[in-house]
Amino acid sequence: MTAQTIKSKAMVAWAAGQPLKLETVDVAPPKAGEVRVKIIATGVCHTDAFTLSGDDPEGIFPAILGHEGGGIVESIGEGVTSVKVGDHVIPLYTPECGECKFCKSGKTNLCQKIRETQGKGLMPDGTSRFSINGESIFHYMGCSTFSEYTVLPEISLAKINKDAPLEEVCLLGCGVTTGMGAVTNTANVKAGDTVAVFGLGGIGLSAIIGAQMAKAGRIIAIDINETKFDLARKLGATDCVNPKNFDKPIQEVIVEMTDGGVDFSFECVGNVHLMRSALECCHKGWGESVIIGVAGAGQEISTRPFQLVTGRVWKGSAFGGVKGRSELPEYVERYMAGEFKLDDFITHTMGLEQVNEAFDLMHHGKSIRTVLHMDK
Ligand SMILES: NC(=O)c1ccc[n+]([C@@H]2O[C@H](COP(=O)([O-])OP(=O)(O)OC[C@H]3O[C@@H](n4cnc5c(N)ncnc54)[C@H](O)[C@@H]3O)[C@@H](O)[C@H]2O)c1
Ligand SMILES: [Zn+2]
Ligand SMILES: [Zn+2]
Repeated sequence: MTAQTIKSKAMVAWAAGQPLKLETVDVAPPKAGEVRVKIIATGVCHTDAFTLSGDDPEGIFPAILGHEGGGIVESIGEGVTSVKVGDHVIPLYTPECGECKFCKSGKTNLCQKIRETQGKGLMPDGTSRFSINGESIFHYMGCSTFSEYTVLPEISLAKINKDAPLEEVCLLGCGVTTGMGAVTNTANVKAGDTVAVFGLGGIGLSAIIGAQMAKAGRIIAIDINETKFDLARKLGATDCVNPKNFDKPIQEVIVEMTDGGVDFSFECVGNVHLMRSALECCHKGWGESVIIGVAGAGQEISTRPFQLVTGRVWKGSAFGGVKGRSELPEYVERYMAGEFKLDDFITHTMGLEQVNEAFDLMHHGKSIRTVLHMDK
């Protein structure tokens, strides 16, 4: 039987800076190479808030935001072979086609196959599957998980173990994988290394888990909100530092604390001044700083070139360098095997309709991750 258009509740972002609004959206059936997914749960990431704020150059409205989901395949389009109805999946904002120059390089997870249309809020054929009374609504990051039903290209789905609780492993769709992957893939932290993590939201705390699993010797957690320190310590931070408690730049404080600087630092905030601090707290000769945070449109980073001449390295990481289809299912297995926990991150659970509350909690520093359950 061919799939029909279905009605779906969704929280729609009509314009930048406006609260999301509950709507009933028409979700068209998946076209060739596409899959319609029933979302079970979705995390709320700072990147959603960033796009909603209007600071994101790629932010297009009206759109259905959300990119940290877990769901079940509801129907498949023509030619889809890698997933079937009933499979459990995690949507990927970084797809993996396996055939583009980027995928074939073996050097990056940044598949470019559908980059152009995804950036425009459209499916690969240049159209949207979402509409309200015939008016088209844009997709977001190729995922749009703030909707009961969504449509994704087949190459944007990681098929995962059906036993994994989607209400928890949805966090592997962005935050947790991003932080852990940046530590293990992008930086390759080794036993005994000294690590500094700037910003203790979902991303930074996941970087701490990654550093702890890599057996880093010292893990310095930095945030201006000290309520984050307890969890940071629980996850493995050895030192917690609030830059506001010092009357000198935080990089100087860390260089002094570590006899010359850290082996690796991670910027998990999206603040260009902090990115500089993160670079400059690295050890001369070998220290590497990884930028994970997303800065506002038009902002630039700066440092004295001598910082790099003398051996510090500046890098960046998207989705932790993880190739979604071939590597993400393994993260789910590692979670299932008890290698790391996700419930520590989930400070709040609520229904989809309450997503604006979830943004408020995030902006007030009261949540790590809120997970929205579609059936709540
Ligand atoms: N590169 C990627 O693939 C990727 C993926 C997901 C998120 N991100 C980005 O990562 C960043 C963090 O996301 P999140 O969901 O963890 O956000 P979050 O809002 O939950 O956490 C940010 C933390 O930074 C702290 N902070 C703010 N200003 C600070 C300062 N000046 N010094 C120290 N700490 C400060 C806040 O108190 C908070 O604890 C965002 O910019 C987000 O867009 C990047
Ligand atoms: Zn995210
Ligand atoms: Zn590709």
